[in-house]
Amino acid sequence: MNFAGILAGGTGTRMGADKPKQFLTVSGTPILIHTVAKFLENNTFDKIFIVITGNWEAELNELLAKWFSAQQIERLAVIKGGADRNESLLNAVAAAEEMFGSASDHIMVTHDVVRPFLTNAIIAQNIELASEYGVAGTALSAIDTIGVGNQHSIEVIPQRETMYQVQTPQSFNINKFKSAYANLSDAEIAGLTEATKIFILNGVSVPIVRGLQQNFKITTPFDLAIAEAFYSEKEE
Ligand SMILES: C[C@](O)(CO)[C@H](O)COP(=O)(O)O
Repeated sequence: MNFAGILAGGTGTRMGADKPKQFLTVSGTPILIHTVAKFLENNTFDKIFIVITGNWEAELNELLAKWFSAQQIERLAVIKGGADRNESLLNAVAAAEEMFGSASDHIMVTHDVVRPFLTNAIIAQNIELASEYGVAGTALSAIDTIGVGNQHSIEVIPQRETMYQVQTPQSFNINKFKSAYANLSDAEIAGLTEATKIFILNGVSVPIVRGLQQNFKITTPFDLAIAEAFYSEKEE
């Protein structure tokens, strides 16, 4: 079975708004609704889990009821996130197994709720590669040259051809994810900012699904303006 885990628990500090950025509106529609709609378009998902934290569950449910039909809402499950991204991922996996039991071929496609411009092709390739290799990650070849350094100076300029900007979806076989996660030390878990490193730390290479510039993460007021411009261009 295929599941989606939409991570909607961010607090949005870098946006500086009075509510988490996923609740902000772009082109008249909340960002989280744009993203959930993209997943609902895709009939491959047996359940789409929306992972929410804080006191935002009631507002989320209200929005879902306003924007989607009862039939669409039946394909969704709102679940509580954990203290951080890792715990939220684990909660999505646990919810899928609680509802549908465990199986060797369950795939979970995880996605940042604030990347509403993903495409069906990216989702399809994630499922295809994760089914074949156990894991898949969406990534964009670095456009800028990337420097590595400390707070004061850049110490290394790696070859740009080897650099990627990591995006989501990130997808995995649920059983393989659980085994890989169980092998990590507390320090490794604390250093995670995304899901595919869980496999990399276990010595597994992550097949790449080619990302798109448009699949950017709406994080700052500047990103919000770009997203607005992108939608108005599409509507013209
Ligand atoms: C997973 C991710 O989108 C890859 O770029 C990113 O690490 C998420 O970061 P956030 O701070 O949780 O938005």
